[in-house]
Amino acid sequence: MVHGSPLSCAGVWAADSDLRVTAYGRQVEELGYLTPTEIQRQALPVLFSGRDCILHAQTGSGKTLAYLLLIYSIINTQRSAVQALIVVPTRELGMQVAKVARMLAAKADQPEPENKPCTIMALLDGGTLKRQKSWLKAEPPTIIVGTLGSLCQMLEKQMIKLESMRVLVIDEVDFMFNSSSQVSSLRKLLISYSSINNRQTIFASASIPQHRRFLYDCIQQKWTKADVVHIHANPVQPMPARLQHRFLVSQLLN
Ligand SMILES: Nc1ncnc2c1ncn2[C@@H]1O[C@H](COP(=O)(O)OP(=O)(O)OP(=O)(O)O)[C@@H](O)[C@H]1O
Repeated sequence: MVHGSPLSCAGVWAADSDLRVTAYGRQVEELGYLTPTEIQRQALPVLFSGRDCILHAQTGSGKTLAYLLLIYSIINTQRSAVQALIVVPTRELGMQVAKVARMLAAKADQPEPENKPCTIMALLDGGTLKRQKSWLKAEPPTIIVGTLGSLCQMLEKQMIKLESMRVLVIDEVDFMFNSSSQVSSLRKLLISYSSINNRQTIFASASIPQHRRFLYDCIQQKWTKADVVHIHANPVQPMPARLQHRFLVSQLLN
């Protein structure tokens, strides 16, 4: 745990000696997260051990909270640098992620008066980015949630520096690799920052059709470290054999 991190170790789910998530922190409970979901139970010990991860679990299973808890356990708000970058495919998803990130930051331990708060910038396509540009000129935010178009624009203008980035998250990675407008920028981003030491990389997706191939590419292309872990929680269960479907046809009589 780095000094100045807004969520203290006691404030997030801790892992016991079996590396199973067992205890729940006050702030996480206050947000209504009383027990970890399956993906969180499996992923948090791996994420907290510092390994790169592919979080593969259905929509709404809690992947966002899993990677945000990692981010809050690592960042040091005393450092004036972008320390976590979350790349999302759409403005809507970006707004949702930024909202949860801000909620967690607001619930964090009250900082000492001299400590700086965690700042979260949403850098999303579809706006003028005027406010973000002035903010970036003044100082870097701690966390950026961005879509590729806006991010690349700011990176090309050198308004963002990612050398101090500790966590890189690519959310809905399957969607981005299948989008002809996003795939080349994503590859470029992944290659550009593969050399940053000390960086943890997380891919999240509800579906990764060829996950073995994807894992191979991650290692070959150095998008992740070689010991990257693929965590697949809640795979779709086959329909129970005894389940029967029936249709009820009702007639409306006037
Ligand atoms: N441990 C938990 N306990 C209760 N609710 C949770 C927990 N973790 C996440 N949630 C809630 O479940 C909902 C879905 O979570 P989240 O957005 O993290 O899922 P996701 O897997 O990232 O979904 P998507 O694939 O759509 O991005 C959110 O409303 C979130 O607040």
